[in-house]
Amino acid sequence: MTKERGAKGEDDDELRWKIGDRVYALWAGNNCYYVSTIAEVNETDRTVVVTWDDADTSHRKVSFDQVMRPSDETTAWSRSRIEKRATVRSTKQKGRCLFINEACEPGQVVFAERPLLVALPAVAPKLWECLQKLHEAQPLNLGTITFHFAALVSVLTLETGDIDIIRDKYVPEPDEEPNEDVLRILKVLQEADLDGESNRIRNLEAKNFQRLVSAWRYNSFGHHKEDGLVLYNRISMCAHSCDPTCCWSYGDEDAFVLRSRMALEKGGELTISYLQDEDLLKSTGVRQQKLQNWKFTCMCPRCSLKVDVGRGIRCQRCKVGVLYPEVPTRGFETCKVCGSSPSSEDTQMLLHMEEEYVARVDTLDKKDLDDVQTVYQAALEIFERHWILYVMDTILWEGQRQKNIMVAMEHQRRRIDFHQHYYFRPTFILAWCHEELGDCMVQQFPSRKWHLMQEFQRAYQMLAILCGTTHQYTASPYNKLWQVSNTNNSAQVNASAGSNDGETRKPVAQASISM
Ligand SMILES: C[S@@+](CC[C@H](N)C(=O)[O-])C[C@H]1O[C@@H](n2cnc3c(N)ncnc32)[C@H](O)[C@@H]1O
Repeated sequence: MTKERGAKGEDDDELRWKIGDRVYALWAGNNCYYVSTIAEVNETDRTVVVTWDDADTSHRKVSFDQVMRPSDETTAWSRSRIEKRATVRSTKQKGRCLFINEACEPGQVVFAERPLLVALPAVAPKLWECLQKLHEAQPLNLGTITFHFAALVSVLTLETGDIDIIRDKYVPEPDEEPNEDVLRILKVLQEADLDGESNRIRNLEAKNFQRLVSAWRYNSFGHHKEDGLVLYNRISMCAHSCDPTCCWSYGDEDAFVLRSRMALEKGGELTISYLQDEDLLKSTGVRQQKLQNWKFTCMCPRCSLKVDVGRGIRCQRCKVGVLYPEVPTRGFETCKVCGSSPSSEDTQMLLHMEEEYVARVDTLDKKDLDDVQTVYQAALEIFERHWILYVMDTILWEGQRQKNIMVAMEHQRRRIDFHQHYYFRPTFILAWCHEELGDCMVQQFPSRKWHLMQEFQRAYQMLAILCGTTHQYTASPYNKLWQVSNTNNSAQVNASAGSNDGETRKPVAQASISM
């Protein structure tokens, strides 16, 4: 973390601190930045005395170059600033998409957008309760009340201009007739006692309601803390990719902080993943199937690859080579070791066996580790570098972690290998795999300092890209890295230092560590 990144203004070289300024200051106890208030300014020796927010009384004197303004990385940007950064353009295949107006480094904030609306139960509690009762009496077809609730909250709380913005969001069928749930809800709400919440709803036309429900369904995000939804304006123009150019995290007041996951060139497309990280490690077919929720066939670069290298099958002849299926032909590549390729009969048999294993893995009971182990062992006879092995490695890593750490570590290594083979980009999964492996190494091999540092360093670098250096997630491996590099006995490293669990003092950023 350099001074410039979090400091006052990007073109403001000379920092002028004054008493009462809220700042991030470096606490010499662990080299991390914490929130504090300036209590004294000493221009002569260029230091300040700070009051830490948690009232800690140590290391209060901090030099100017170790103080920074709270970062604007987590605060929503103005609309005009976002518009300078990103442009919406219509494309033939994906409709409106988002493009970057200037080059970006990996991890750089592309923009941070405030929500158009956050639809949480507390915004309209009576309405929420009413919909819940209705859903309990007869479940809504969408399986949740959140979309209908959010549509109604939009009508209740937003001005016409903002409602029009929501109506303009992507829906598969803009002229869709109101379905039975929409009609049922409107009927019930006509008679419901909703206090001040009812007037606007009584005038709502069924077709308009349907359109708003669909707009929320296809464009919103689940709230990260509560049972509710959030909708953003610019972000909802972002297309999906199974190799997304961007990643995101939540900032202050539910701001959507969009970061570049890789170096972006001016004019490049901004994409995010509509799928969770773990689904990005599944086969093209499974990803495509999941994306049917948004009713489109993904045309991203990964989905367009002819060979799916996440579905490796061991060559049945030489047992050494790995064969990958060619997606369009449903045949297999030639073995790179013995040069054979399965006959069409064998191909059918292998594909059928694969389908059966996928179904079996889907129904595994995570608690029944013996059964998982048996399926895993049998699958290893047939598959190699296959996503179902990754799924079982994950179950076995989690299940064995408290029981047999050495076995667990082996599964964790296999998870990392597969992730790097199939999808080698920073993801939260990969970062945490490294951090967790580092935690195990601390217990098992505390003297392998180089190895511990490598695991924590990788986790730290990836998380810095994914959610920035001021994020709590990033502070966790950083703290461990700092402790390993500053202690002779790595066994003293506190595995939970800086992590979310139970720590009250949360660092906001870190100083760089020289390796
Ligand atoms: C949240 S909207 C994105 C904005 C939308 N393109 C628009 O014009 O308003 C999601 C829709 O965009 C399209 N889309 C997004 N990513 C796509 C992709 N990778 N391949 C094909 N269509 C995609 C699909 O129609 C999808 O349902």
